[in-house]
Amino acid sequence: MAKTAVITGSAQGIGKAIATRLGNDGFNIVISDLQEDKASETVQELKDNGIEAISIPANVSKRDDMFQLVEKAAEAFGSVDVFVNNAGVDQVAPILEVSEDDLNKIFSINVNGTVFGMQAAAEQMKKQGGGKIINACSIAGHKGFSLLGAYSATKFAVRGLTQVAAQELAQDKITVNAYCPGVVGTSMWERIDDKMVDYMGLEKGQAFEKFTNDIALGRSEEPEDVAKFVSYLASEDADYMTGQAILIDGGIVYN
Ligand SMILES: NC(=O)C1=CN([C@@H]2O[C@H](COP(=O)(O)OP(=O)(O)OC[C@H]3O[C@@H](n4cnc5c(N)ncnc54)[C@H](O)[C@@H]3O)[C@@H](O)[C@H]2O)C=CC1
Ligand SMILES: CC(=O)C(C)=O
Repeated sequence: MAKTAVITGSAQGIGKAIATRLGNDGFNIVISDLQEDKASETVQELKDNGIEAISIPANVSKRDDMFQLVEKAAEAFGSVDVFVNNAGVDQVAPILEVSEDDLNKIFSINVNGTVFGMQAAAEQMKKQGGGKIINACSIAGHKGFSLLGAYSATKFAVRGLTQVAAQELAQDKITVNAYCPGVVGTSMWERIDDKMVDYMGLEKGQAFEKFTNDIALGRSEEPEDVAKFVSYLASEDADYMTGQAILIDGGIVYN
């Protein structure tokens, strides 16, 4: 029987590339996102390419949504073998200007959402005798970048949560790892660039260019570059790996 992968925030961007890659690897795919229409379009694209896929809308910042997502996915396909906590949002501002609402919003999605996703996935995976949880971190979870303070705090939190969950869930044969991309030209970076250039007094596109100039491999990252690595994390080749938050950034941060 084919294994099943659930990917949050997968209507577009990195999540969509992960869903496409895992679908091509032979997984049944559950697309989950707040953007229901876009999610349905993504499902149709996957199906047109011979991938078994459905959409189950969910808001990662709501714990009940995450439990219902896993329950419905398991009902539809019989199991949840891989759960990718990919959904995330950005926030650009100097630390001295970050508001209480800004902090609550970004933590509710990037941190609470990751916790709720891991809780829901682990409950199902324990019943099945194991599984793989994969979290979205970032270069900003390894290094602080100016104007990304709140975002960076959430991604350092994801790294910590990945390490703790890996230890707590190992006895249930559940591995927990994270991917840490660099500068990927999705809608997230369009938003980051728009806000950064205002703060930095630059022209549109120049913040993205400035970050890209620091990449050793000389180009920005494609969502598919991330998806290839997640394909490995989701595979049996990664069975002996847990608690890791691995940089896949073309050479920006070294550690
Ligand atoms: N784009 C980049 O350069 C990098 C992105 N990342 C991380 O990768 C992940 C994906 O990022 P991108 O594809 O670039 O972003 P994106 O903004 O293109 O896509 C994010 C998706 O998440 C969905 N989403 C947002 N809030 C949600 C919620 N509460 N519940 C369910 N879905 C929600 C959005 O509707 C969207 O479809 C994020 O966790 C991000 O922090 C990490 C490093 C670099
Ligand atoms: C969006 C993101 O994680 C960075 C630092 O590029």
